[in-house]
Amino acid sequence: MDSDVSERRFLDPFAGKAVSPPPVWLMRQAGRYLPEYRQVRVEAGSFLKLCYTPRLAAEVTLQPIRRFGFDAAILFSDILVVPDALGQTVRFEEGEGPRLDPVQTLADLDRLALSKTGSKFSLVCETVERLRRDLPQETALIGFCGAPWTVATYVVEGRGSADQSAARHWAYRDPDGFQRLIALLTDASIEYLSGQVRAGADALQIFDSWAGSLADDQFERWVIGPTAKIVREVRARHPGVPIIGFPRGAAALLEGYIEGTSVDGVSCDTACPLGLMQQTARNGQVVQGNLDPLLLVSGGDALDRRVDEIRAAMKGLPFIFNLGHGIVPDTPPDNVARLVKRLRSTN
Ligand SMILES: Cc1c2[nH]c(c1CCC(=O)O)Cc1[nH]c(c(CCC(=O)O)c1C)Cc1[nH]c(c(CCC(=O)O)c1C)Cc1[nH]c(c(C)c1CCC(=O)O)C2
Repeated sequence: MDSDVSERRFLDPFAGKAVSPPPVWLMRQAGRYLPEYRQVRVEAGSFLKLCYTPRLAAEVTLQPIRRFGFDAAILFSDILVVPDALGQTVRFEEGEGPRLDPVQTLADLDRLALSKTGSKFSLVCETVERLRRDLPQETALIGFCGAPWTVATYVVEGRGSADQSAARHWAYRDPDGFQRLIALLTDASIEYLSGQVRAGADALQIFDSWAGSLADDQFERWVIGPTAKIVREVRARHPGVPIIGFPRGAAALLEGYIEGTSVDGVSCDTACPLGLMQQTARNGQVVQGNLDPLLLVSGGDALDRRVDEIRAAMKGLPFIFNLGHGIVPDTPPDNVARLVKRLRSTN
């Protein structure tokens, strides 16, 4: 692992240092809005092939760093690599999103196994190793996984859904059976994240994109519990590596999430009020967020104004500038350049 991490300003907020201007990276900063990504994507053939080809996955991770000079790169992979590695069939249909053979019974679940994950996880770790070698010294590298609850919604439903009802039903109907699925995803995520840190990741993010669809008692059991376990186990193996949680849509439960999981930072979604972000950061928590990805599509003066507003609200606090959710494909790359320039234009 690289020893000289001191010059990576992305890590400063986690060491209690206020940084001005704040460090910046954007969720989905690698992806289809970049023509050079689309070219590599065609070369790879399938999306999962891209994730499992270290040379190409590293290349698309580096593309936004070359263009925009973000303070952190995020490993190019996907949250659905975990069920794929466990033995579930996962496909990405062009323009339709992910398709998985749904796991809906204990017999389906028994076909998945932690013992199968080795070869695919090691390809992702090889990408991380390459990246730590090829990234600029000052750029931090973020590894990631999906939170067990969010990954489970895809595993059970077999695709993205509006209300995550298949997973929510299973959790009510047969909590013990559903717990087995969550436990398997939790254990796999611990292995996956630990491997990424061993390979050179400087920080980790746990994406819980569907955290907001659960009743509060269910949130406690399926979001907080498993996330707390991942944080505990990864931290025991790799003390000092910051872990950021992204419980999207759960601003009302943010305090309980932070306390219950003991994450080092929280990524706030677009609907999270700036006042709550300030309050959270004043309590010493690192906060990340939360520009609306659609404002990055429309751009112009309105983009500048909102960038200034978020930055001013979080000034002097442990803050990392980001979006409230991922970049969308029709984002003009020039608007991303404009955002970074605006953010860095003054101290
Ligand atoms: C829910 C989720 C997924 N994947 C992810 C989440 C959590 C964050 C979120 O809520 O957006 C996370 C993810 N997916 C991807 C990354 C790579 C790193 C980065 O942020 O730059 C990360 C961190 C690449 C990707 N993952 C995917 C793409 C686009 C596919 C392509 O290039 O063909 C990329 C760049 C595909 C994907 N992957 C997933 C879906 C639903 C889709 C289809 C939707 C879409 O097409 O945008 C599952």
